[in-house]
Amino acid sequence: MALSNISTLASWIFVFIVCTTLWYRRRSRIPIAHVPGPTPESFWLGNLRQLMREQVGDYDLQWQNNFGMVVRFKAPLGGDRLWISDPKAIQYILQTSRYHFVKPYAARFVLNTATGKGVNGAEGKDHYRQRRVLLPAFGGPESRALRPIFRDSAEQLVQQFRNATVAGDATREVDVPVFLGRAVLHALGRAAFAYDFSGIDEQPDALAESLHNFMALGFGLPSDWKVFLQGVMAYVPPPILDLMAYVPTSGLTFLRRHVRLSNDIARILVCARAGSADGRDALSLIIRANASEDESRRLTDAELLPQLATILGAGHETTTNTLGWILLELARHPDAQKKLRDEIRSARAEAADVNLDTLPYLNAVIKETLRFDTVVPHLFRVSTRDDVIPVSAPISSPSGDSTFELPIPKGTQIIISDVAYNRNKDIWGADADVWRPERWLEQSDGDAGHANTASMRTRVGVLGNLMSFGSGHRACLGWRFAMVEVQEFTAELVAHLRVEMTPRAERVRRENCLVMLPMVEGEAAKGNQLPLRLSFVD
Ligand code: HEM
Repeated sequence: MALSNISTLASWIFVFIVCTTLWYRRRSRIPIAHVPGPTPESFWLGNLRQLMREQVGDYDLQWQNNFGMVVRFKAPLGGDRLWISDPKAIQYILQTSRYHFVKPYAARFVLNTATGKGVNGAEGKDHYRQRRVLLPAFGGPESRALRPIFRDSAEQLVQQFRNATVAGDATREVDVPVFLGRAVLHALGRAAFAYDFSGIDEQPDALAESLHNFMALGFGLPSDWKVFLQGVMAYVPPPILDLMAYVPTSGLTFLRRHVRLSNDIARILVCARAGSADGRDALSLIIRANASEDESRRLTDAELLPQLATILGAGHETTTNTLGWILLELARHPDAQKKLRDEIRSARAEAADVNLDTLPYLNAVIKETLRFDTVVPHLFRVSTRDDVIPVSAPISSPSGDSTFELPIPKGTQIIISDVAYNRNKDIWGADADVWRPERWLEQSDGDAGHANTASMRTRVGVLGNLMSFGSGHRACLGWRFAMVEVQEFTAELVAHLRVEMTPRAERVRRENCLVMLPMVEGEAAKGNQLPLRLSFVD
């Protein structure tokens, strides 16, 4: 059969499967059509384009204001989905129900293709077992022990900035993510794997090269066609999705090469530790934790290697961009920047080795940026059974009564909006839309929430009740590691450098590339950019 006939046949089979699945779902549904929500943009795209293409948070905050914390929106081809920022519902979905709400298969397909079959894409017993082996490597003491590595990488980064600025004027516009990305990779490589992804100031090696702009190239600014495809992937049965992994598109070929490169390095690193994994890096700790006699508590070789790509995928752009947003907020708020610099410098004047956990304003700035600039804006889940979700604020039932429970059918696709939760005025106060670190210093319990009802005080996140690191049995594995790293980098940068806005920085947009990246309006083709003016204060 000619190639064109095969692809026509494949397209028809695809359309048939999607239509049959949609028809079956409509017939067997517990209705959620009564849940209020926005009008779809079109039958083909529903409301999905608004969440994926517009600036992060624009539609989330609009929906939260107009319809509340539980919203029904349309997927491509008219399917109903839920969008949730309600703390009680989030707690139920991510903590109480555990594996009854899983990552949708399409999301796992993307994760497995992008990073290999590591903990991020695993589910159920496999996920539980993998996480149990990995967790001890990312505890509080283990992460704090890595401080000298992060500090050293931060010092090298400052030196890089010094070279970049002194080479021209004393004050120069610098595209910050290029430098931050390399430095964070350098630190991550040494702290997590005792591996040097080439020096910060050297040519990046192949894997470092492939990580540069990974999220922007892979997931940024999708065309309408890509939005449509991502929407209907939810209707495609898993075996057919698995076959798609072999389709030779440029995007998938890039991802496959990336996973191959990282698995090659992982193989070398694991072999090098055979018999003597006594380092303090995360990989050595994982290998030691994986030495259990009981096979049911171990990772297989096929599971161990992809953890490198998983940790790089989960830990690199999230941390790089959190640091980028911190610098942008400090450039926008010079008074806060000065206050932070004063705090760091006076602590350093008193002690050579400052415990950064004890600097209140530094930690307030970091938490406030994690809240205000939520780098992972959405989490994706699907219900594996008919269920009833509890909610904090009453919603209408199909009969029109007010209720605190929302019945949903098995297979309901849900987007949890971390970005809307982190800006909810009922939780964070009337000024939730303002970046104000002081809010964290006004509460004695370490939270900045001004929740006005008991149900809004529901505990969800792992840090300060934020949703920035997710929640429950899939919450960010590396959050303590990330916090130590962000503390060390922020302290070192702010102690030495003044950051100021530039005309191009005023045009920075918050683009949704699964991770929220800064891009300059009109220059999206250049990917992640944050052009700030840097000058030295020492
Ligand atoms: C500021 C930086 C970071 C942010 C904002 C962040 C955020 C998140 C979020 C929101 C999730 C939950 C995803 C979900 O539930 O679907 C997650 C998962 C994860 N993160 Fe992070 N992360 C950061 C840094 C890191 C670092 C540095 C590492 C490793 C060194 C890491 C490793 C992971 C892993 C392995 C998972 C998957 C956990 C699982 O599925 O059980 N993250 N992260």
